[in-house]
Parts: sequence; structure tokens; C-alpha cells
Amino acid sequence: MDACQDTDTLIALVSSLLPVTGPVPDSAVILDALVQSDGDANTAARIINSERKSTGKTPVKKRKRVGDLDDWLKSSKSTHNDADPKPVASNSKVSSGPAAPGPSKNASPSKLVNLMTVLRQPLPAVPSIPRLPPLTLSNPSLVAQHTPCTLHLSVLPAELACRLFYNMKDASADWQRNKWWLFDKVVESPHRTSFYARSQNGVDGREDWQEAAQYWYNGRKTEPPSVFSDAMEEACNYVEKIVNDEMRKRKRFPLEWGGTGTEGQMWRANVAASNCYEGGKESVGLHSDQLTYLGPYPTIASLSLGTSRVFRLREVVPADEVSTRRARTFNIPLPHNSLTIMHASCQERFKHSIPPQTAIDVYRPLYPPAHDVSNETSYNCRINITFRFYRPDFKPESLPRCKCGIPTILRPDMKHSDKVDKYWWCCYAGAQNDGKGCDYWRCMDMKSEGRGPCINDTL
Ligand SMILES: O=C(O)CCC(=O)C(=O)O
Ligand SMILES: [Fe+2]
Repeated sequence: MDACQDTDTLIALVSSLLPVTGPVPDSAVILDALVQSDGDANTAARIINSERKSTGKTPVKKRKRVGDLDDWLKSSKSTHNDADPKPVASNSKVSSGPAAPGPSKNASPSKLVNLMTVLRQPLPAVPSIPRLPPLTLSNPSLVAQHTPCTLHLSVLPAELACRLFYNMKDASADWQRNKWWLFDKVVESPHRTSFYARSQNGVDGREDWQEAAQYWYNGRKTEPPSVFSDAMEEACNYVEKIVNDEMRKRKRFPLEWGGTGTEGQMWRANVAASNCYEGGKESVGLHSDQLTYLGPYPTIASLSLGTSRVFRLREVVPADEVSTRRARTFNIPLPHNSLTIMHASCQERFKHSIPPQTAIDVYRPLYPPAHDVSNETSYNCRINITFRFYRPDFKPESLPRCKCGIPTILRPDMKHSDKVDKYWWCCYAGAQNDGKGCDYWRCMDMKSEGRGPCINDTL
């Protein structure tokens, strides 16, 4: 996921721009305003203010505003954040879920100075381009028309989908909340996650992916990843078929993986990451997935089980187009047993999130589970499994190491202003090392780093 942008700072900024007399809006409200304003704090503050003026009240209020930004930062406690760390240095665009207030009570003055410095920066001129309202894409053809994703409904046999839901829900008791450093405090993701390696013919043994699993948890030392359960394996076979059928119909990008599987498949899954969202408040913030092991233009297949939640997509407008058009937010409701394929270019051009929801429909499984639960039981939990192909040419030992001596992460240049795809290797140590990393970054060069084969090598 994108590691260099920081929504917490933006939320603090917006909050500081609101009149001190009113109540402080909920961070989710500020975040929505930031999304609408394309990450511009000034515009976001104006949106909240004009809503206040027109309705006479602040959207959702949690506590009284007590003073200025300094007071607010000093008195705030950590709540939650995105599934990936975002090192400190950013004042640009929105990236995280309903995010948290700033540093903890004992925040060092130097950190506060940094924030205040950000605050004093002149705000960029807002281009007078009409804002686009969010669009709900309620069926597969709308999703395909507007986004680089496809939506597939009822993808698994109904019994398997229920069995996998129970299986993963039980396993989720051991899944973790991701933790990382932000400023001088440790923040925690607002949902639980886990990482699985697929063991097929001994090729993708779990040992190979120990380091990759570790990096799913932001570099924290972990046990070797679990292997796919029987139900995951069964589901994965259906998913691979759908993905390959879909990819055959699509334009391929030059830097996509150009190899094929043992049965000639274009795409297969060798790892999976899972997420569990309990209730409507659990979420993941706007991000794009880290490309470290996926390489450029990955295809990611995301299976939804249980409670239906909205999947939000938002384009990152290239730098040379920001003065002529605005990004649009797309909301896609994802029902039980649906598959969302994030096709090649989605991670480079769009960010995605599962936003918090004030209301959700509970999930009532069609099939009773093997264990003792009645048919009447309902669940407010969503399980997500993202099946991924970790490329052999981006295997852990091939990653450059930064000055801190740890493997770097790969990020796309989402602003791609000169229309040439660029990717950067960046230091990742700050996520775990008391927030302290190094300034290492390097442009990724497929050829000189000996990576491939890519689609352009096979033409
Ligand atoms: O739960 C989802 O559908 C999205 C999860 C996600 O974005 C991720 O695991 O990177
Ligand atoms: Fe993601």
C-alpha cells in the first residue's frame, strides 16, 4: 500500500481551519470532505463549514472543540488508521481511512513544530472545476464501464462460500491488527488481517514467503505464514478460472508479468491476504497496494464473504491533468460471494478503501454451519480474501536494501506527470523503527535489475 502519504496530518489541518466556536466533526466527516475536495484541506474545511451553515449543525459530533490545533493535538488519543504505515513527511493527498487525531499526550514539541510548519504553508490555488458527486456502481457492467475492476457475482457454489465464511471467521480470532509508527506513536489498523501462502507441488513453500508475510505486517516479526486451508484452495481454483477468463479479454500492459503457470495460465495465486471487518465501524483507508512483491501492473482478486460492504475507488488524477479535471469517487457494494478483480493499472491509477458505514445489513447464511449455530443466526462481519500472485522476479532476496539495512518497498509514482510509468524503491524502516527511517529511494529499472519476463518481452 502507499506508504508516503498521511491523512492524520490532513485531518489535523482541516480541524484547525474550522471556526473554533463550533463542535469538532467526527474524523470520518472530515475524511469525506477531504475525499470530495481531492485532498485539499482548505476546500475540505469550506465544505464542512458550508454544510454547517446550510443545516445549522455539524454532521457528527463526538466532542466539544476545546481550543486550537495545539491543544487538540496534545489532548488527542490514538484511534485507528490504515492497514499500512505512512511515514511522516507528507502534506499532500488523502490516503487513510477514518483516521486518528495527532500525536499522543506526551508528543515531543519537535513533532508538533513539524505539523505547525505544515499548517503555515501557503495552500495551493483551487482550480474552479466542478466537483463530481460520488457514483454508486450497483452492477457489474457499471463497474467495468467506470473502473479498472470487474465485479463477479455468486462466484463460488453457495455451500462452499458459506463453509469458507465460517472457516475464515473462526480463523480470524487469531488475526492481527496491523501496527506501525506514525509521528511518535504507534497506531493500529481499524480491522484485523492475516497472510497465507499457497503450497502447490512444493513450489511455493511457506518458507519462501516468510519475509513477504513479515512485510504484510509492516515488518514485524511473525510466525511463518499459514498455508491455504482446503476451503481456500477450493475457492482459489474457482477464482483463478474467473481471473484467467477475464484477463484473456483485456488489454495487457507492457510491464505485466509475462510468464505462464504450469498449465499455461496467465495468472495464478500463490499467496492470499485476508481481512476481517466486524461491524460497520471497522474499515481500511484509501490506499493502493504496495507493489513490492507483486511488481508493476498486478492483478488482484478480492473475494467478499459475509456482510455486504461498500468498496470505494478513487482515481489519482495525473499531475498534468489536475487543472482540467477532478477525480471521481466510485462506491461499489460488495455482496457475499462476490469477486472484485482489481485489474492491471488499478494500483497505479486508483486508490481503494472500505469506508466505515453507519448502517449495514446483517448476513444470514443460507447453509447452517457444521458447528452449533442455528439458521437464524446473523453476522455483522465481512471477510475478505485477496488472492495475489507474488512474482518470482520480485522475490524477497531480489529487493534492494536501504541504508537501515532492511528491504525497501516498491511504490508507483501515481502522479506519472510525464506519462511514463515510474516506480520507486523506498525505505520502510520508519514503520517499525520508532518512526525513524532513512532517506533512501531509487528508481526501479526492470532491465538493469534483471527482472522479467514482462508482457513486452514476450511480444
Ligand atoms: O477488504 C477489501 O475488500 C479490501 C482489502 C484491501 O484493500 C487490502 O487487503 O489491501
Ligand atoms: Fe488494498
